[in-house]
Amino acid sequence: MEKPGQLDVKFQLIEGGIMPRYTYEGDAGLDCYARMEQDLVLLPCHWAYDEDRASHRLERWCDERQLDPSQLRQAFIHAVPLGIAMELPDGYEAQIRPRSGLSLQGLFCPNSPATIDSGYRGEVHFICANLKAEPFVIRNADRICQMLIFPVPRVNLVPSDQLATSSRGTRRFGSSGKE
Ligand SMILES: O=c1ccn([C@H]2C[C@H](O)[C@@H](COP(=O)(O)OP(=O)(O)OP(=O)(O)O)O2)c(=O)[nH]1
Repeated sequence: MEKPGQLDVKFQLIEGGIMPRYTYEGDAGLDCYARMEQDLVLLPCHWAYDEDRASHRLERWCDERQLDPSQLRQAFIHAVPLGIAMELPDGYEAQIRPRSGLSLQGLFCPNSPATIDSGYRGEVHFICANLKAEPFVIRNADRICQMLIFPVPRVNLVPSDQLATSSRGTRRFGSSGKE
Protein backbone atom coordinates (compact mmCIF):
# COMPACT_ATOMS: atom_id res chain seq x y z
CA MET A 1 0.00 0.00 0.00
CA GLU A 2 1.41 3.38 -1.08
CA LYS A 3 2.14 5.86 1.77
CA PRO A 4 2.90 9.61 1.40
CA GLY A 5 6.31 9.98 -0.27
CA GLN A 6 6.15 6.45 -1.63
CA LEU A 7 5.32 5.07 -5.07
CA ASP A 8 4.07 1.60 -6.00
CA VAL A 9 5.84 0.25 -9.07
CA LYS A 10 5.23 -3.19 -10.56
CA PHE A 11 8.41 -5.24 -10.97
CA GLN A 12 8.41 -8.56 -12.80
CA LEU A 13 11.21 -11.02 -12.08
CA ILE A 14 12.73 -12.73 -15.09
CA GLU A 15 13.85 -16.32 -14.46
CA GLY A 16 17.03 -16.26 -12.41
CA GLY A 17 16.60 -12.58 -11.53
CA ILE A 18 16.80 -11.05 -8.05
CA MET A 19 14.48 -8.27 -6.86
CA PRO A 20 16.30 -4.93 -6.44
CA ARG A 21 16.46 -3.76 -2.85
CA TYR A 22 17.48 -0.87 -0.65
CA THR A 23 20.56 -2.09 1.16
CA TYR A 24 20.42 0.44 4.01
CA GLU A 25 17.48 2.36 5.38
CA GLY A 26 17.64 5.82 3.83
CA ASP A 27 19.34 4.66 0.64
CA ALA A 28 18.16 6.57 -2.43
CA GLY A 29 19.01 3.83 -4.92
CA LEU A 30 17.68 0.29 -5.21
CA ASP A 31 20.60 -2.04 -5.71
CA CYS A 32 20.23 -4.25 -8.79
CA TYR A 33 21.72 -7.67 -9.48
CA ALA A 34 23.29 -9.16 -12.60
CA ARG A 35 21.44 -12.10 -14.16
CA MET A 36 24.22 -13.99 -15.92
CA GLU A 37 24.19 -17.46 -17.39
CA GLN A 38 27.96 -17.26 -17.84
CA ASP A 39 30.59 -15.21 -16.04
CA LEU A 40 31.56 -12.12 -18.01
CA VAL A 41 35.01 -10.65 -18.22
CA LEU A 42 35.16 -6.99 -19.18
CA LEU A 43 38.47 -6.40 -20.87
CA PRO A 44 40.26 -3.13 -20.11
CA CYS A 45 39.20 -0.50 -22.68
CA HIS A 46 42.77 0.21 -23.70
CA TRP A 47 43.25 -3.42 -24.78
CA ALA A 48 40.87 -2.63 -27.65
CA TYR A 49 43.68 -0.66 -29.31
CA ASP A 50 45.58 -3.93 -29.76
CA GLU A 51 42.91 -6.61 -30.11
CA ASP A 52 45.43 -9.17 -31.44
CA ARG A 53 47.27 -9.09 -28.13
CA ALA A 54 44.09 -8.97 -26.02
CA SER A 55 43.47 -12.72 -26.05
CA HIS A 56 47.11 -13.49 -25.06
CA ARG A 57 46.89 -10.95 -22.27
CA LEU A 58 43.62 -12.47 -21.04
CA GLU A 59 45.06 -16.01 -21.15
CA ARG A 60 48.00 -14.89 -19.03
CA TRP A 61 45.73 -13.08 -16.57
CA CYS A 62 43.46 -16.15 -16.29
CA ASP A 63 46.46 -18.47 -15.84
CA GLU A 64 47.63 -16.46 -12.86
CA ARG A 65 44.19 -16.85 -11.29
CA GLN A 66 43.54 -20.42 -12.36
CA LEU A 67 40.54 -19.35 -14.42
CA ASP A 68 39.56 -20.94 -17.72
CA PRO A 69 39.16 -18.18 -20.34
CA SER A 70 36.94 -20.43 -22.48
CA GLN A 71 34.38 -20.40 -19.65
CA LEU A 72 34.26 -16.59 -19.63
CA ARG A 73 32.24 -14.44 -21.96
CA GLN A 74 34.47 -11.60 -23.11
CA ALA A 75 33.53 -8.05 -23.99
CA PHE A 76 34.89 -4.52 -24.01
CA ILE A 77 31.43 -3.09 -23.42
CA HIS A 78 28.38 -5.09 -22.44
CA ALA A 79 24.69 -4.73 -21.56
CA VAL A 80 24.36 -6.80 -18.38
CA PRO A 81 20.80 -8.15 -17.87
CA LEU A 82 19.35 -7.23 -14.47
CA GLY A 83 16.65 -9.92 -14.30
CA ILE A 84 13.74 -7.49 -13.98
CA ALA A 85 11.10 -5.82 -16.12
CA MET A 86 8.92 -2.98 -14.87
CA GLU A 87 5.70 -1.12 -15.31
CA LEU A 88 6.48 2.48 -14.39
CA PRO A 89 3.49 4.78 -14.00
CA ASP A 90 3.05 7.35 -16.78
CA GLY A 91 5.11 10.46 -16.05
CA TYR A 92 7.99 8.57 -14.41
CA GLU A 93 11.37 7.30 -15.53
CA ALA A 94 13.88 5.00 -13.88
CA GLN A 95 17.55 5.85 -13.98
CA ILE A 96 20.27 3.24 -13.80
CA ARG A 97 23.47 4.47 -12.22
CA PRO A 98 26.78 2.91 -11.25
CA ARG A 99 27.62 2.01 -7.65
CA SER A 100 30.48 4.20 -6.43
CA GLY A 101 32.46 1.33 -4.97
CA LEU A 102 32.53 -0.46 -8.31
CA SER A 103 33.31 2.79 -10.13
CA LEU A 104 36.40 3.11 -7.93
CA GLN A 105 37.36 -0.35 -9.18
CA GLY A 106 37.09 0.90 -12.76
CA LEU A 107 33.58 -0.16 -13.74
CA PHE A 108 32.27 2.54 -16.06
CA CYS A 109 28.72 3.16 -17.28
CA PRO A 110 29.00 5.13 -20.53
CA ASN A 111 25.32 6.15 -20.65
CA SER A 112 24.94 7.01 -16.98
CA PRO A 113 22.38 7.90 -15.85
CA ALA A 114 20.61 5.51 -18.22
CA THR A 115 16.92 6.12 -18.88
CA ILE A 116 14.28 3.43 -18.51
CA ASP A 117 11.11 4.70 -20.21
CA SER A 118 7.74 4.17 -18.57
CA GLY A 119 6.55 2.24 -21.63
CA TYR A 120 9.48 -0.18 -21.63
CA ARG A 121 8.48 -3.72 -20.64
CA GLY A 122 11.63 -5.59 -21.59
CA GLU A 123 14.43 -6.70 -19.28
CA VAL A 124 16.36 -3.80 -17.82
CA HIS A 125 20.10 -3.83 -18.62
CA PHE A 126 23.17 -2.10 -17.24
CA ILE A 127 25.65 -1.01 -19.90
CA CYS A 128 29.22 -1.06 -18.67
CA ALA A 129 32.87 -1.05 -19.60
CA ASN A 130 36.16 -1.35 -17.74
CA LEU A 131 38.44 1.67 -17.36
CA LYS A 132 41.10 -0.04 -15.29
CA ALA A 133 44.25 -1.83 -16.43
CA GLU A 134 43.08 -5.27 -15.21
CA PRO A 135 40.15 -7.36 -16.49
CA PHE A 136 36.97 -7.06 -14.43
CA VAL A 137 34.78 -10.14 -13.86
CA ILE A 138 30.99 -9.91 -13.42
CA ARG A 139 29.24 -12.98 -12.05
CA ASN A 140 25.63 -14.01 -11.64
CA ALA A 141 23.89 -12.24 -8.72
CA ASP A 142 26.60 -9.58 -8.43
CA ARG A 143 25.16 -6.34 -7.05
CA ILE A 144 26.16 -4.33 -10.04
CA CYS A 145 24.33 -0.98 -10.17
CA GLN A 146 21.49 1.02 -8.64
CA MET A 147 18.14 2.33 -9.80
CA LEU A 148 16.31 5.55 -8.90
CA ILE A 149 12.86 6.56 -10.05
CA PHE A 150 11.90 10.14 -10.87
CA PRO A 151 8.87 12.06 -12.10
CA VAL A 152 9.36 13.50 -15.58
CA PRO A 153 7.03 16.19 -16.92
CA ARG A 154 5.64 15.69 -20.40
CA VAL A 155 6.96 18.78 -22.18
CA ASN A 156 4.83 20.85 -24.51
CA LEU A 157 7.18 22.46 -27.02
CA VAL A 158 6.13 26.06 -27.54
CA PRO A 159 7.70 27.47 -30.76
CA SER A 160 9.05 30.98 -30.00
CA ASP A 161 10.90 33.67 -31.99
CA GLN A 162 12.20 35.39 -28.89
CA LEU A 163 13.40 34.14 -25.50
CA ALA A 164 13.48 36.11 -22.25
CA THR A 165 16.85 37.63 -21.33
CA SER A 166 18.87 36.08 -18.47
CA SER A 167 22.10 36.82 -16.60
CA ARG A 168 23.90 33.89 -18.28
CA GLY A 169 22.63 34.74 -21.73
CA THR A 170 24.58 32.73 -24.33
CA ARG A 171 27.72 32.20 -22.16
CA ARG A 172 28.84 28.58 -21.72
CA PHE A 173 31.67 26.07 -21.25
CA GLY A 174 33.62 27.53 -18.33
CA SER A 175 32.66 31.12 -19.13
CA SER A 176 32.20 31.93 -15.44
CA GLY A 177 35.92 31.33 -14.72
CA LYS A 178 37.03 33.93 -17.33
CA GLU A 179 36.92 37.69 -17.32
O1 LIG B 1 21.08 1.39 -19.95
C1 LIG B 1 19.99 1.13 -20.46
C2 LIG B 1 19.38 1.99 -21.37
C3 LIG B 1 18.16 1.64 -21.90
N1 LIG B 1 17.55 0.49 -21.55
C4 LIG B 1 16.25 0.12 -22.11
C5 LIG B 1 15.11 0.85 -21.40
C6 LIG B 1 14.81 2.01 -22.28
O2 LIG B 1 13.46 2.41 -22.14
C7 LIG B 1 15.12 1.45 -23.65
C8 LIG B 1 15.51 2.48 -24.66
O3 LIG B 1 16.58 3.23 -24.16
P1 LIG B 1 17.06 4.56 -24.88
O4 LIG B 1 15.89 5.38 -25.29
O5 LIG B 1 18.09 5.19 -24.01
O6 LIG B 1 17.80 3.94 -26.12
P2 LIG B 1 17.79 4.35 -27.65
O7 LIG B 1 19.13 3.95 -28.17
O8 LIG B 1 17.35 5.76 -27.85
O9 LIG B 1 16.74 3.30 -28.20
P3 LIG B 1 15.26 3.48 -28.75
O10 LIG B 1 15.41 3.89 -30.17
O11 LIG B 1 14.66 2.11 -28.59
O12 LIG B 1 14.58 4.51 -27.87
O13 LIG B 1 16.20 0.54 -23.46
C9 LIG B 1 18.14 -0.36 -20.62
O14 LIG B 1 17.62 -1.41 -20.27
N2 LIG B 1 19.34 0.00 -20.10
